Order: sequence, then C-alpha cells, then structure tokens
Amino acid sequence: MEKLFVEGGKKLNGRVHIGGAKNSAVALLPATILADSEVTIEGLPDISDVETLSALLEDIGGVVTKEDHAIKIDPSQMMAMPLPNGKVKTLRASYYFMGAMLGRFKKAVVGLPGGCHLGPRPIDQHIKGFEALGAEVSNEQGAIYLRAKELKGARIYMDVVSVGATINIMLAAVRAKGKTVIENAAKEPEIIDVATLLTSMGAKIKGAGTDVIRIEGVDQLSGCMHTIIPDRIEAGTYTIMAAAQGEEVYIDNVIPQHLEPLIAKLREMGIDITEDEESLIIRPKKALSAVDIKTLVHPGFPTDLQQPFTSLLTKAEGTAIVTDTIYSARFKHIDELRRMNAKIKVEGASAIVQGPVQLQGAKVRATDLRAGAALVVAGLIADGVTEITGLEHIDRGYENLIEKLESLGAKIWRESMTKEEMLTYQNN
Ligand SMILES: CC(=O)N[C@H]1[C@@H](OP(=O)(O)OP(=O)(O)OC[C@H]2O[C@@H](n3ccc(=O)[nH]c3=O)[C@H](O)[C@@H]2O)O[C@H](CO)[C@@H](O)[C@@H]1O
Ligand SMILES: C=C(OP(=O)(O)O)C(=O)O
Repeated sequence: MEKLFVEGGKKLNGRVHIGGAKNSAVALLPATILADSEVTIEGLPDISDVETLSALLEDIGGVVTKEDHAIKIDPSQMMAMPLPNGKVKTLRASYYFMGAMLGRFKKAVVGLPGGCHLGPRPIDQHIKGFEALGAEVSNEQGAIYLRAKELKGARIYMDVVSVGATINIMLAAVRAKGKTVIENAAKEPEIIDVATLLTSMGAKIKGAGTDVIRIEGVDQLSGCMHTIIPDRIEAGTYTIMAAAQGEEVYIDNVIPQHLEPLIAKLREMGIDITEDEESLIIRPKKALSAVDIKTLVHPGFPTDLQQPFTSLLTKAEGTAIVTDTIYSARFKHIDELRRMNAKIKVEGASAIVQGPVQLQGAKVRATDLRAGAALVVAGLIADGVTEITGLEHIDRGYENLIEKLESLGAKIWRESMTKEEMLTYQNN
C-alpha cells in the first residue's frame, strides 16, 4: 500500500492529455458480453476499475488481450458463471454484468456492487427494468439472481433519473424480443457512448442522450471496433487544478460541450478559459470570486466534480454554497479539508464554504475517489506538504496522476506505507 505526497504552492504550466472516460469504459467492457465475436475498444483509461472488469470478463471465459490503451475481447466462449463475491464488490460498475449477462444468457448471478460510499446507492430502478423485461429477480445473501425464459420489450418509466439503470436496461433490452421504451432516461454522454458501441455491434437504439430511448431487440450482436469518449470528470478535475494553481494550462483531448456547466462556473469566478475544438486553455488572471453550485443530472453541474470544486472554493473571496442534489451525503471530504484549515460547514445537503483561506498541508484520508481528487487539489494549493492515504480510491479513476501533474510542474510523489501505517489505516 502507498500514500501520496503533494508539496503545495508550485505553479502549473503546460499540457495535460485526458484519457478515456471511466464511466464509459466500465459499461463498454461488460457490454462486450453481448457480442458473438471479437470487440476492440480503443482509448481505454489505465485505471484499476478497467483492470478489475477485464479480470471479471476473463473469469466468465472471455479472452482478453491488451495492448497499450486498446483492448480486444473475444466473448464467444463466455458462460453464465455466477459472480456472487470477490471483485464485483470492489467497484460500482460490476452491476452492468447483470444487464449484459441477462441479455445474452437470460440468467445471471452477480453480487451487490461496491464503489464510492456516497450515502445510499440503491439499484431498485435497475431491478424494476429487468422485471419489466420479464426477468425474475431475487436478492439472496447479498447477490442478485436474475432469470428469464425470454426477455420481452416493455415500456419502462424510471422513477429516478439513473445513469446505471438506464445503461443496464439498455444492455438487456437490445437482446429482448420486440420494442423497449425507456422513459425519464439519463442523458449523460457515457450513455450515448455505450449506445454507439451497441449500435456498431448491430443493436437498434434511437434517442440515447435524450430522456426517451427506444430499442428494437435483435437476435444477434457481432464484434466491432469502438473508440471511447474522453473522460469529462478527469478533464474537469485538471481544469479545476489549473484554475487553482495554474498560469497557463492546456487540457487536451476534451469535448468542451461536456464541460459547459463547469466552464460557466469557473468563468463566473473570474477565470479566463478558451475553448478550442478538442482543448481548453485555462489562464487564471485575478482573485477568484465565490460562486454557488448545485449538482444536477446531466447537463447540470456533475456531482463527480462537486468535491474537487469545493477545494477550489476555499481560495475564493466570499461565501459559497455547494448543494449536492444527487448524493446528499457526498461530503466526507469536508472533514479532511477542515484539517487543512478550510472554513466549511455542512448543513443538510449543502456545504457552506467561507473564503479565502490559506490551506495548510496535513495528513488526510481519501474516503472515496473524488474526495481523493479534492484532496489533491487542496494539496496543490496548500502551504507545505499534504500526505494522502486511501490511494486505492484515486487509482480507480485517475490514470498516471503523478506523471500528469509532474509534467505540469507539480511536486507530487508516492511512498510505500510502513506496516504500522497500513494497520492503522485498515483499522480506521
Ligand atoms: C460507474 C458510474 O457511471 N458511476 C456514476 C453513476 O453512478 P450510478 O449509475 O450508480 O448513479 P445513478 O445515476 O444511478 O444515481 C443517481 C441517483 O439515483 C439514485 N438511484 C439510482 C439507481 C436506483 O436504482 N435507484 C436510485 O434511487 C441514486 O441513489 C442517486 O441518488 O452516476 C453517478 C451520478 O451521475 C455518478 O456519480 C457516478 O460516477
Ligand atoms: C462515484 C463515482 O464512481 P463509482 O460510481 O464508480 O463509484 C465517481 O466516478 O465519482
């Protein structure tokens, strides 16, 4: 196990290249289960969630070959092996094995997912969708059992707008008989990316990216090649880092429209941002003003950027209110930021940030992936050295974090934890 050190105060300059989207990758990989021949995905991020899902595909008989950022998956020999425990519990997106295996094999056993602890994260809408398609679903000792004689298209209204449930229902419905309509669907760019892969495999999907998705089931899906979209959350995180500590930073391989809510808020704070076709140029020029943010479903401000954005707000002049309407308890990073001298109160689903303050380096813990990103942003701004544990969370979603930040001029490094530190970490 390792911990991360950041020496604050260094100015950031230069270019950073954004990788493929985690939240696409983690759905595209299970989606390959539905094909009858080899699928190639290019531009995959080098993150632990991708490693875990590739290993799960091998566990059910997939032949997986990786080369650089590309992966080839031959799903032809896959079987409906039960996956009740183990790796499925280490990440959220293992729930996509439910939809994909149900679509192909008409049965699946998959353990309840893990992922970031952001308060309750039910999967009732996924189950509602599978049942509507004709599956029998039961929860036995922490694993979901799914079985269907056949899947039949249905009209499904989502009570909650859910990224995972929308994708999971799509995965099963592409192999159902007849027409499925998903109403009140989520509209995130990652949903369009998954629909693009499925369409290249032969699926018939209309409306991905709107709140009504129409799917006409097909009997067979074949191999294809797909290039993943860039990670808007990784891009947003580096944009926030550049806003906090940059002089002139180029964020390359982005789709600027995916970042509109963030760009608008940063401009309101007084940051100069130029949008190019596939890049953003960030040039912070003056003191920052506080702004309020409220996370919303896409195209609103993404909850996954709320935590790193909160660290930036500690530098801004005035009081800012950060409200998370998606995960009302996504505030575990606040206690850690307070250790670093931040003046932040949590009231219900909001954090009230009083700025500007000079953050101070401290020993802190990343309790989840974006809490980790928030602490790295804080470490870059702080006086002195910040020591961050909980890197297993950060490694789920940020490829080559050290190399990318070093190339921008940050002083950041990893060190092994001593046995004693590991025990203390594991017991807390
Ligand atoms: C792997 C992945 O893509 N993760 C993303 C995905 O998570 P995930 O797909 O798990 O999040 P959802 O979009 O499903 O969750 C949105 C809201 O709906 C609620 N809900 C969800 C499903 C359900 O069956 N019942 C229910 O009540 C959740 O508790 C939450 O309050 O979208 C989240 C919201 O943009 C992001 O933070 C995560 O990074
Ligand atoms: C919450 C996140 O991930 P996951 O849903 O995979 O836990 C995230 O990417 O911020």
